[in-house]
Parts: sequence; structure tokens; C-alpha cells
Amino acid sequence: MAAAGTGGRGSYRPAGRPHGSGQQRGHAGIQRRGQGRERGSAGRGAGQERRRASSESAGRRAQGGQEPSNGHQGGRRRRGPRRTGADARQVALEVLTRVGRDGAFANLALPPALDAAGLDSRDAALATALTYGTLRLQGRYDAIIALCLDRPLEGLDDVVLDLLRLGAHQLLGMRVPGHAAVSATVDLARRSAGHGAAGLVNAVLRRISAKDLGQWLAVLREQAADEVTALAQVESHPLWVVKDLRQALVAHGQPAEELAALLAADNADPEVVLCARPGLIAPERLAKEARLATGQEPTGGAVSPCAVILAGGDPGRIRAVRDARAAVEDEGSQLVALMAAQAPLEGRDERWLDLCAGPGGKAALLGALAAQRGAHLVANEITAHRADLVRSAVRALAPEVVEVRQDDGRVYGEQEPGRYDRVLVDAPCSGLGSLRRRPESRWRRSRGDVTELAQLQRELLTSALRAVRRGGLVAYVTCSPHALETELVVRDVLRRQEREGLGVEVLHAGDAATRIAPRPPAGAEREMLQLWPHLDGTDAMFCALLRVTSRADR
Ligand SMILES: C[S@@+](CC[C@H](N)C(=O)[O-])C[C@H]1O[C@@H](n2cnc3c(N)ncnc32)[C@H](O)[C@@H]1O
Repeated sequence: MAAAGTGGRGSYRPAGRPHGSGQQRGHAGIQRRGQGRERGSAGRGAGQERRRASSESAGRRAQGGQEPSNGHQGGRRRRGPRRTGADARQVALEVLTRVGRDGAFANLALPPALDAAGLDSRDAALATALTYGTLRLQGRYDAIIALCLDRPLEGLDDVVLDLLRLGAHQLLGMRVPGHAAVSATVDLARRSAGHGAAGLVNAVLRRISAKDLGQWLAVLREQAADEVTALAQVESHPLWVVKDLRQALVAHGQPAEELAALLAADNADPEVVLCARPGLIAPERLAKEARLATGQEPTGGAVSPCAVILAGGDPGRIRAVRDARAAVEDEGSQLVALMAAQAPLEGRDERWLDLCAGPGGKAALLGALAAQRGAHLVANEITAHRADLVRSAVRALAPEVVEVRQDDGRVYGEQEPGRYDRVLVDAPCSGLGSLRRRPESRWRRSRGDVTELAQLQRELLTSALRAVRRGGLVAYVTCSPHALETELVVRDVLRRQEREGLGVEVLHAGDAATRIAPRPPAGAEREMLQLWPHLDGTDAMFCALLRVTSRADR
């Protein structure tokens, strides 16, 4: 369903197969996402196709016909007696409250809430669509709700505001009939906030239901002070994020006019993307297991040869995922890990380091490749909990292949100078490139986080460059396209390190990506690679490949 669908039945090219060999064998019989897409402009078509597919699937899900494409609830079996949609709304409200009041993460708070409510798969799908959609689009809904209130929005009780957002999402973001959306939400308001609140919710939702989404968006555009404010409201992003993403597009060579498409892509449900870990399971085999376990028809990846993509379904039902031969992992993350492992270096290629490894998706992919190539990976993570997640992620690999350590990555340059052949720095970052996966995160970040993280990123990259030997390779990666966290960090660190006698060659990451990716990413002509959700269908991952050519001290 989510395949770009411009080609016929595609084939699956296994990892490491030379790109453009023209020998694509069809043994898996799964269609590749973005089939027939050309570099650059046509990629836009693929992104648009996916967005359309996503909004169509959201509509179907709203009717309870399908689980959400983030998928973790899909196929949920009924536990106990069949409940009604009222429970789904109740669960969504509970999770919104936990996210807003306790700082919970929706993807962690929702599964136990669904389990506790014992919803069947249809209502679990409704609760999930309600929760994720409401969180993502709350900026848009708040702007509309404010126009329907005769008092300031800020004065509302949190629970009343969440009820109004939930109601607005049913009316404007899902195909729930107007009267059902209003009456179900008013009932919920009565039960959870009392009669007074129910009256207010009723009045506001009736005003909202007087216009459809297109009409409301036209009102927002008309009333906004300027174009950027209008985009922030219509596409539901904080104003500073809109401004900084615009700057990011331009900094990475994309036209500023793509901003609206980028923001819209952040609001789409991401598909369930699986990574078949090389040597542990072939993508074709994973596709077969996924099809059997979820009933969904998988497609191959557009930018990662290890990717198997499902429009929905619960990945926890797939045996290979349960035993860590495969995992849920964004295609962009897969691609940059493959680039880190495959970029050319000179000489020995045995000692690999993943400096910031938690929760371990890339470490497991690197570990699988290390096992095939006789290398050893040190997977380092500063926090104990996330180091445990790394241990779990690599559990399918032989214990001697990956050593998990819990250290501050900043000490490696001093403590093990020149020891490693390859180092991945997947730096802690603002996460502005993965907003579609973390529906609440856009509302939690501030510009201050970006500047604070940029300092840590510099220190980690500096440590990595010192920990790698002459001729060795450092891949610097973020899941943010923000200019301050990407090229500026790299250029700044290289300038300083050169002053201290370190010679570094910047390898062409776009070419490296093209050698690996089934379809070249949209920005593949650039030296430092920036992926984009609206162009590549991935998170907005950044990757710079740096080869150390000389070291003054060692
Ligand atoms: C972007 S995440 C890495 C994602 C990971 N590579 C994966 O693919 O699953 C960044 C990680 O760096 C860790 N981190 C933060 N500061 C660190 C430091 N000083 N040294 C090492 N790790 C650090 C964070 O706890 C977080 O788990």
C-alpha cells in the first residue's frame, strides 16, 4: 500500500550488492519502495506518494479498519470482553495526560495503557491514531480552538484542553462523523472532568465542526501575521522549529520552498521499517516472516538494502524481531550505519567503535557486519539503562564480536588514542529529524537544547578523531538536519584539529550512500549527506565521513 508504486513487481538486492549492476534478482518478489524513482526531483514524487498513502491509511484507521503504521499495536488480540470506542478515547486521554503532565513518551506510555484497557485490535488502532495524531497536530488544533473560545486558551484546565484537542482531531484529522466525534468526546468530558467541562467541550466542538479542515486552514493562513507563523500553525510545529528547519534546508542545498513539504512529512504516520541484520537473516527471509506474521505485504527499502517495510502491523509478532536478528529501524539510520561500515579506509579494518551506541540499532547492524568481516566492535553508551538496551540489541551476535561498555565517549580520545580503525559518532542531538516518530518531541525541545548539544557533539567528534588511527575513518551522524548540529560541528572541529596537527580528508558521503542505496538519496550530490523525510521517506539523518590522513602526535 505504501509503495511508491511507479514500477512493476520489484526485486530485492541484498546488502553489499554493487549498485547499478543491473542484476536485480527477483527472488524475494517484494516491491521496492520508490521503484523507478530517479535521483533528486523524482524523489519528491515518492515522498508525496507516501504522504498520500499515509493519510489514506489514517482515514481507514479512523474507521477502525487498520492499525496505525507505527504499528506497535497492530494485530493485538482481544483480551477479555469486547469494549467500545469510548474506551479507546479514554485510553487516548489518559496517555495525553501522562505525556503532558508527567513528561511521558507516548510510544512508551501507550502500549501498557492499551493492555490495561484490554482493547481489541480495532479499538487499539483507534486509540493509537487518536493519541499520535492529537499529539502531532496539537499546534494546529490549539490555533483553531483558540478561535472558538471566548477566553484565553492558556486559562483552560489541562484535561479540558486535551479533550478539545482529541475532539478536534476526530473532527478534522480523522473520518469520524461529526456528531459521533462531538457526542463521544462530550461523554468522555463528563466522566473525566464533570458537567461544566462537558458543556464547554460541547460548545467549542460544535463551533469547530461548523467548518471542515480546508476551511479552518484557510482561516489560519489568513489570520497569521506572516507566512512562517501560518506554516507553524497549519503544519503544527513550534515557530522556532519552522525557522530552523527552513535554515537547515538552505544550509544543505535544498530550496526553502520545500519547507511546507518537510513539515507535512513530519505529520505523516511513519511506516514500520525493519532492518534485516546481515548474516543473521536475509531481507527476503524477513519479508516472508513479516508477511506471515502480520498479513501485510512488505516492500523493499528505497535507501537501505537491508530494509523491509510494512504499512502497519505489530513487529513484535515477527520471530526474527523477537530474537534480534532483525529490528525496527528507520531506513536512514540503516543507511548511515552501512556507510560507516563500508566507507573506504587504508590498512587494517578490525577495530570498530560505536561511541554513542544506545539503544543499539546501529550497533547491532555494525556488529552483524563486523562478524562477517572478522572485526570487533566496542559499543559504548554513557547511561546504564541504554547500555542494557545495547546488550539486548546485540544478543543474536556471538559474544566475542561486540563488547558493550558504559563510558563517557569523550574519554576515548585521551584513553585510547589512535586505537580504532572505524568510529561511528551517532551524536546525541535535538532529534529534529525524527519528529514523525516521536509525536510529542517537537513540543519539548527548545533552541537552547540545540546550542547546548552542539558543544557535546564537538567534544564527542574530537574524541573520535583522536581515537582513530592514521588512515582510519570517523562517521559523524545526527538524526537532526539542524545546521548547528551538522556541518557546522564538523567544519568547526576539523578547523581546530587541523591547528593541532590532525589531517582529515572529507570523503564524499553522497557517493558513499549512492554505492549502497538501492536508489540514490535526493541530496547525494553533496559531500556531506543529508536525508529528508519529504524526499527520501527517511528520518532526516546527517552523515559526514572523515578519514584521518595524518596525526602530529602518534
Ligand atoms: C542518537 S543516540 C544514539 C542512537 C544509537 N546509535 C542507535 O542507533 O540506537 C545518542 C546516544 O548517545 C548517548 N550519549 C550522550 N552523551 C554521551 C557521551 N558523553 N558519551 C557516550 N554516549 C553519550 C545517549 O545516551 C544516547 O543513547
